[in-house]
Amino acid sequence: MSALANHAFAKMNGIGNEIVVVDMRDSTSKVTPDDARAVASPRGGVPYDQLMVLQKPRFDGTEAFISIYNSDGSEAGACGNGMRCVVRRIFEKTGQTNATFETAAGLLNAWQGPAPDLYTVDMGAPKFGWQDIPLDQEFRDTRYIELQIGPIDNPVLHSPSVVSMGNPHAIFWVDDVNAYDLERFGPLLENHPIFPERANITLAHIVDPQHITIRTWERGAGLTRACGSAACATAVAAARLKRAERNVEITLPGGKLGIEWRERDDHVLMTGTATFEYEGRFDPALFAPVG
Ligand SMILES: N[C@H](CCC[C@H](N)C(=O)O)C(=O)O
Repeated sequence: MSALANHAFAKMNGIGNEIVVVDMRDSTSKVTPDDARAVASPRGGVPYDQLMVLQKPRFDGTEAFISIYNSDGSEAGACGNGMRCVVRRIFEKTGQTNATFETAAGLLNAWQGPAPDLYTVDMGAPKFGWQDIPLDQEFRDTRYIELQIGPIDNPVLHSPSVVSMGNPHAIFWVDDVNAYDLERFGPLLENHPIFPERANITLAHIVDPQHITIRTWERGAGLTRACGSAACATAVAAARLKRAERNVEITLPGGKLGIEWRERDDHVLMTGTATFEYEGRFDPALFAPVG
């Protein structure tokens, strides 16, 4: 029987990024990719973009080790919006105003933001090396890479910036993020052979040096209303190109995030809201073997 059968969960969202939080810190059981896919089932499940599973902390001073699943069962190293949801949940239960977590991408600090409904997550330092993203071939300069989609002499999208925020991101600079069929191009780019671990695909429009609008097709989850790590990756990529300041506001379909790429230590700080929707327990029938 799955460790998730009858287990309690919280359904939340980070500016429209659909998040399920499961606290398994008192258990040694593991969640499997099959479990994660079962939870996402439209029949009796809790459809989500990311499932955040809290497990026993491995280091003193950390609250939890967090495994992050996409709705297709794959694991992600980072999820900014999901982290704010986890942070809100923990702060509300314990009265804490800051905390440290561990994810597959390393340790991460979070704290109460500048207003009561805001949470800030330190997403760590971005990486730009082609092996870090990773790409399947050497690119010395990842501010723009040679990649295009559509007719060779008149590509629809081309020359993205690529960044790792603990997960792979490609950002295509456009004039209007709504002018493209991201549902059609997203899967092709996500699975392009240049990205051996696939990638999150973002369309970004720089409104002015302090404002950027984005829309993201997420690796393993598809079109979402918000992707926090994509907002971070976009802010950093725009600053690298000297097209934006290091402190910007990003508008996503589900809301706004403040992103600061801190000069002092290269870390990217993401600030935004996190919304609680409801609590429940997983229906054990979701995890019953089929056939
Ligand atoms: N929604 C998340 C990103 C999930 C990343 C995931 N799709 C992947 O890298 O596989 C965020 O707010 O950062």
